[in-house]
Amino acid sequence: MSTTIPVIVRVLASSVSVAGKAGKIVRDVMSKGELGIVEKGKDDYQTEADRSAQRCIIESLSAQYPKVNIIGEEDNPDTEGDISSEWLAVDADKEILSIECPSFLKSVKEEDIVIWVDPLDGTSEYTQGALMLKRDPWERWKMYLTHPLISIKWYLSLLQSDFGFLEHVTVLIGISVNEKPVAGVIHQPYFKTLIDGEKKLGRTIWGLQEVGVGGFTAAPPPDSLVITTTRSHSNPIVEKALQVMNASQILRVGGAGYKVLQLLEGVASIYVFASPGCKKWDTCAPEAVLNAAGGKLTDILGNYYKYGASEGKPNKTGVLAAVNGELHNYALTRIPQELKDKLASNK
Ligand SMILES: Nc1ncnc2c1ncn2[C@@H]1O[C@H](COP(=O)(O)O)[C@@H](O)[C@H]1OP(=O)(O)O
Ligand SMILES: [Mg+2]
Ligand SMILES: [Mg+2]
Ligand SMILES: [Mg+2]
Repeated sequence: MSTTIPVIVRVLASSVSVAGKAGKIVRDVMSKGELGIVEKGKDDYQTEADRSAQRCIIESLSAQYPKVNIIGEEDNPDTEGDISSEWLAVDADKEILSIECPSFLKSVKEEDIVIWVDPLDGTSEYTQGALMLKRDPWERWKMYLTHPLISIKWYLSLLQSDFGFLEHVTVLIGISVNEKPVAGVIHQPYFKTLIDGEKKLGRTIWGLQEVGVGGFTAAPPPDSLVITTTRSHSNPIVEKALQVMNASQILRVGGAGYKVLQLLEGVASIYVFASPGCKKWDTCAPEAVLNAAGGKLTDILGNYYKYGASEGKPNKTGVLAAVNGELHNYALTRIPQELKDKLASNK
């Protein structure tokens, strides 16, 4: 690979390739049907797909960029032994390699880069999606009875949906320089497209500051105010922040990556989550892609998160994102000071 291509562009091109590979791992674990669910904390789970996809991403990127600081969500991905060579991605997306690098990023060195990896965003929705792949109703019912995460209400709604909540699942790779997210990849393993009548699963969305976004068709925000928010981590403060928005519709979906995709595709205009819970790997890639598309992501107080390697991992003061600065400001001014103070006291 030519070394005349700036390192930030090469890292983005490699991240686009490896995200696709990680997405395949996520689908393969699901098809095998053994999710290997581990409980990390309250409403906080990990599966074999989270562990394997993280190994694939981190080992592939660190083999190519040994000086880049890479931080992944999962603490103990099974690090015993060599990973399958099938999982090592050393290629780079050709289209990205041909991008003209913005001048302020041309001289960035490997050691200036911090990458935040969420190998599977929307784990809750992923484990619930597993039910949809059980074709036999009795098998499905048995799985529901032993499933730690599904209430009867969600079981019934799952049965009525086409693909469960698997579309909410994303693989996130966020690339930061000087504490700011400058590039990012959001891969959606279960996005369905028909190409010449043939079904294809998976798509990869990317963004680079001052260059723009790719991998999807951008659309303007909806005419009325549509808010997107959590479906699995709500609480009374989260609900209060939604009530004050005066929205015409509230969409409750999984994952930070998927919610930002909804903003980019004109499904929703603001993403509100007035609670701790998300971490740096949840927001780094979505923030980078949203920024590159002209949007804005901050905490509920309107402050940007910092993505340096020594920063604390939790996003203690929530998430507020919008397709443009005007809508972001609208949401920010509607949130009562009392609620902002409550979240700030988590700091
Ligand atoms: N209370 C929480 N505990 C663990 N992870 C959380 C929590 N709240 C949010 N997250 C992470 O942020 C993502 C977006 O939140 P939500 O879907 O609730 O809007 C979740 O998919 C999850 O990422 P992950 O699935 O990677 O663990
Ligand atoms: Mg998690
Ligand atoms: Mg996540
Ligand atoms: Mg995750």
